[in-house]
Amino acid sequence: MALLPNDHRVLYQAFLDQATQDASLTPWLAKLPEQLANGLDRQRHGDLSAWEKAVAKLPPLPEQRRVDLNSDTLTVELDLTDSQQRQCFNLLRKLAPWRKGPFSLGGIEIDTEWRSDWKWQRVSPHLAPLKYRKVLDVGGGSGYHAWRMAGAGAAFVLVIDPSPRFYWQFQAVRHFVGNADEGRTQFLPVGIEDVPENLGFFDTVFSMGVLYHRPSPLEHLQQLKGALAPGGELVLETLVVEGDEQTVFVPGERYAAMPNVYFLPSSKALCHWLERCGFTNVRVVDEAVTTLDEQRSTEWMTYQSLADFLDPEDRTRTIEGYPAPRRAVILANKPEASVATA
Ligand SMILES: Nc1ncnc2c1ncn2[C@@H]1O[C@H](C[S@+](CC[C@H]([NH3+])C(=O)[O-])CC(=O)[O-])[C@@H](O)[C@H]1O
Repeated sequence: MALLPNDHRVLYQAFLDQATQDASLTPWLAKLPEQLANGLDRQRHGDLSAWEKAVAKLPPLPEQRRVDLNSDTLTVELDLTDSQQRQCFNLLRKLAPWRKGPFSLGGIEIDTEWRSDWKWQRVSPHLAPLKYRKVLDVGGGSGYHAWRMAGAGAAFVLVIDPSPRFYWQFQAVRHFVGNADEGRTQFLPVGIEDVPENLGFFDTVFSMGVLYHRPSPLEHLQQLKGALAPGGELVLETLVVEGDEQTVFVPGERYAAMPNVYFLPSSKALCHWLERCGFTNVRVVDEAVTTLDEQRSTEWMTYQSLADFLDPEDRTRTIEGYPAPRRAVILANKPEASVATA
């Protein structure tokens, strides 16, 4: 603790306040200071101090506000003067591209690249109720889904995502949300590899949009299982292909222009993997092709998006000639008494 710079100390303390009573977190707490120092290392992340400054410059906001974490557009209503609103708009723009949302913050409408609310609509009806649960959102992006989880009554929601831009987007939204969630939503700028093995702490673990980026998908599933408490629920959302239990597709250097895409199983194959990893009660609750309305360029994400990554002559193919993005949502449980697996 003594070596922590001030801002890391605040982060660490927030985490500690929520979770310190549970001995299963002790191995993580010991490593956390160093992980945070790496995650927010100004030398390594070029734009980090610009993002940090933008968030620090957001003006103090009136206490009186109406926060709705349960609406599709995550909304904070408050009275801002025109000049305050302009100032906030310009500072929030400095954190662009905004990929995951949408948000409405003091009348500023952040129309993000993704309609993340649509994913939430596909996922949320199937979940074990989040009320009072401790939740981990692995690769949670800007934190949009985490706020929705807090809105659904979770006791503690932890986002881990190594992207410092997403970390500062989360802190910007936190500035508007204030204490409306009673501090139940937290973000650590670390990756899944930084979570100590077999924590056995979280009641629900989400991994959405992450598995296909992992070169060792079974190891990822084991890591997620290790983070879950016995009986806990895994929510896995990832790119899939059509096919049977043995179908797995590994693209070349790029898939829909994305680098670092490795394994795209069929949803049946993914269920098989989950069972091999010792999960029970494995079930596919949704499978759908991603539409051009769900992922698109906006004023807040002006770069190319899905429409540019599909074959203009045949929208069922990517520009590389592969099947267009299709995503499945799969739920599974960690057994009450954990079964040893290979
Ligand atoms: N090692 C890692 N550990 C954890 N996260 C990582 C790692 N590497 C990258 N990420 C993060 O994983 C996220 C994947 S996006 C899904 C966002 C959200 N969940 C969504 O479902 O919309 C993909 C998509 O757009 O589908 C990014 O935020 C990365 O920074």
